[in-house]
Amino acid sequence: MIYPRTPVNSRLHPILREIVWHKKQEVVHMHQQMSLASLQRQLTAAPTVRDLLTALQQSPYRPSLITEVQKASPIYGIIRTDFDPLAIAKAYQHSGAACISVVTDSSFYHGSFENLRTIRKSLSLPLLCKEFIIDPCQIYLARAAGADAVLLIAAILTDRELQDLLRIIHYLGMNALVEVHNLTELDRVLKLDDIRLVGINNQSLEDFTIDISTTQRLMAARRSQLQNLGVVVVSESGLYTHADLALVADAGIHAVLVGESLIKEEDIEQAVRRLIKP
Ligand SMILES: O=C(O)c1ccccc1NCC(=O)[C@H](O)[C@H](O)COP(=O)(O)O
Repeated sequence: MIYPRTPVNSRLHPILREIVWHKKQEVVHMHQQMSLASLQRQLTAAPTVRDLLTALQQSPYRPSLITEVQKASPIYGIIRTDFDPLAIAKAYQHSGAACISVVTDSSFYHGSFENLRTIRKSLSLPLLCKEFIIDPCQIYLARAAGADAVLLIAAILTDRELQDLLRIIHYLGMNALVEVHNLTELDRVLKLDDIRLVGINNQSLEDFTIDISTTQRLMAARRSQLQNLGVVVVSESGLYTHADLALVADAGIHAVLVGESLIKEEDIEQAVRRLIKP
């Protein structure tokens, strides 16, 4: 049975609505190809889950760093032509990243679950599967490929869907990075049971503009509530320099997620060190 869901918010950018529409077709196809039971069976052979939340909390750097393996995006096009996902992930691990985010969407971001599997085989850091999750079968697929955490995007899921998917993720021993873009979404997410890790994405899903003051605004409004609940907060997108990291750290976040600015660099290890050390 396909997971029930409501229509996608019409204020979202047409590209995002197209991505979600496409994702629904992928999920339908996946359900035709394999049963949930067979996917669940694959989990028995999956590598043990690594604790992404603890890795973020125990990193020697503040904010701790999630780096992203991403070849392309619908906005930037191809970010790096000589894209070697494993070499990039190794450079991240050697230079101080606490965790690695691997984009798996193939149609719009040129990612793959194969990249996730390959990176998992060679690296010890916890891995986040960066995907447009709308159905439990994608979570099982991510876990089978070695993911330790998955992204849930509040803008494309109802409260009920968020809660159900979160329960499945926690049941599997994984973490969920629950991503919000505005205060309305943050308030929805703060009402979920057992919310542990929240991402504030500085890139609007309505027009794709980036504004890192989004993190500052949302933290100013809900910092004490987030603290009281013990939620770990990640600031995502549009972070380029150590000064940018210091700005969002001052707002009270624990970690940052950085992609494009590092992927583009000739010497990725050096770029990571520049970013995390003053
Ligand atoms: O967050 C999403 O909506 C998303 C889901 C799946 C693949 C990519 C996605 N968005 C891209 C990003 O959010 C950024 O790549 C990430 O936050 C890093 O930002 P940047 O450093 O600006 O590349």
